[in-house]
Amino acid sequence: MALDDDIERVLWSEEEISDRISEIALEISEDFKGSSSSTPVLIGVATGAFMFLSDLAKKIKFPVLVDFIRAESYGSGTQSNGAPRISCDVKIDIKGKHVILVEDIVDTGNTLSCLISHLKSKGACSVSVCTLLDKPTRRKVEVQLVGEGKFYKGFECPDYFVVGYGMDFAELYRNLAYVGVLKPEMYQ
Ligand SMILES: O=P(O)(O)OC[C@H]1O[C@H](OP(=O)(O)OP(=O)(O)O)[C@H](O)[C@@H]1O
Ligand code: HPA
Ligand SMILES: [Mg+2]
Repeated sequence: MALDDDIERVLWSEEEISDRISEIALEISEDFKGSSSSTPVLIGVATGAFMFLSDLAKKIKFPVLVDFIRAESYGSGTQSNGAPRISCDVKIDIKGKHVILVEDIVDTGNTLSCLISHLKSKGACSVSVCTLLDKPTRRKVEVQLVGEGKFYKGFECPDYFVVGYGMDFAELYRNLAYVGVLKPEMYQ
């Protein structure tokens, strides 16, 4: 059975995502042009951000370090349990470094808040966030950046549980090249 068969509607196509990433990468490249003191670190939030991080990194026009961090709160369902757990930490020493946390989606904000506090406590001199999707209508916790950190976002996401381009439902659909909504029967 084809992966696409379970999708009811495409919200952002592969081409739309790629075009928007080019714009964000340009913005980031401009913003970090002057910060020669240390090489910025892109930290992808595993697993969801793997595809976005990879496409974004290729389009950034300065050297970056790359690492991953893992925080889990959704288990196999569609509701956050509100208490993310850092189950795998960064390998790079980020003390005094500019960090760009790369996310696939910011929903309640619980994951990011937990990660930002953690990276701040490790001595990052700034923490920015770059998320492909932002679902502000669902926010429960305000995202507080560190230092001169900025919030970059690809698209504002309506209040649907979305899949694809890294995002899963019960660990499936991450390998779709676009973002879409599943047929309702798939969520049951
Ligand atoms: O703003 P929040 O409500 O915290 O939700 C956003 C987070 O939830 C998802 O990750 P998840 O914890 O499901 O793990 P995954 O990345 O492995 O899919 C998504 O990738 C974000 O990291
Ligand atoms: O809409 C979503 N889809 C997949 N994972 C998520 N994690 C938070 N929101 C979502
Ligand atoms: Mg995630």
